[in-house]
Amino acid sequence: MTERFISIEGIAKRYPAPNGKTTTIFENFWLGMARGEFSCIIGHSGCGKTTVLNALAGLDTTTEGAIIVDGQAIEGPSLDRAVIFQSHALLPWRTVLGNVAYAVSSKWRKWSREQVRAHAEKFIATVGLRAALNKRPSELSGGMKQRVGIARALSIEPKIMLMDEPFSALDALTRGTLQDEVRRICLETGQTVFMITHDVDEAIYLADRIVLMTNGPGAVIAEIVENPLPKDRTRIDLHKHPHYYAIRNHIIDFLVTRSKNFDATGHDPKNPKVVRPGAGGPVEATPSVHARTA
Ligand SMILES: Nc1ncnc2c1ncn2[C@@H]1O[C@H](COP(=O)(O)OP(=O)(O)OP(=O)(O)O)[C@@H](O)[C@H]1O
Repeated sequence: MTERFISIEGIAKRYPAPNGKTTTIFENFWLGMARGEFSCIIGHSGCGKTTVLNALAGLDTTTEGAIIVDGQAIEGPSLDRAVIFQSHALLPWRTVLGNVAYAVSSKWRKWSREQVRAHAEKFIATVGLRAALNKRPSELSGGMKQRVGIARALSIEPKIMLMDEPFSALDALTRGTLQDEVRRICLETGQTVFMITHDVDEAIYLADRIVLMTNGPGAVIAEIVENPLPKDRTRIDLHKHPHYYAIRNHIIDFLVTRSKNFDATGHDPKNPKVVRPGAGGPVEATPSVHARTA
């Protein structure tokens, strides 16, 4: 059995509501992830995806439950977990090199200037920005800024990469190129990734597993979809794969109907159904590292 690297254990988020009541955004949220796995989470606006991601980042707390990463409970932000947001959050007065070097020197405080620079330059080159090394954010396009954000996140060699709709503000061409780069880099480095997206094709291209969340309030993980497409898939050929329409239709059907009218009969939040859609119809997958045994 593969090692369980991330373990989200029964987390809930509740806020005080008028008249002394409580609003439950989501509850009983259990999820395991293996090292090197790329998971996407999909669900309608407001179901709590960003809240879960922020809790994983240590930027937000949960009302119940715990999150364990590599054997340790999360108690706050850490350079072991890098976050890439939709907006770039770059330091405007620093160059591309300066932005990435700042992150590198925060992680490795004893490194010399030369060591920091060499390390930062390596990751800037990885995202194809070597020529823009000395440019400031105001001189960069949206796609270039997002590349800097990705280089900065990768440069601290995090155990987990957390991405909140990282490509949604980009034009289609840039989005496609960056999806290719992120996929290549994550495969090459064995990066563990948890990503929020509203784009079904993006999820099918990038993710090993796609977590489907019901609508809030009171959202739950309805189902986990295992991606039946081969690891060596390409963005251009995605739609030619025999299982592509099966997985796509399965997710869209969930978003259009089942996310609203989820039938919780027999649903076990600790062991949500794992489904592997295919040309012959969806098949329930065998329990793996992700299934709870307790
Ligand atoms: N401080 C707060 N007080 C009350 N409710 C809040 C607070 N912060 C967030 N919420 C609610 O929590 C819910 C979940 O928010 P979250 O941003 O996690 O959703 P999301 O699924 O990521 O949505 P989107 O896809 O639109 O980004 C929303 O309904 C939001 O209104």
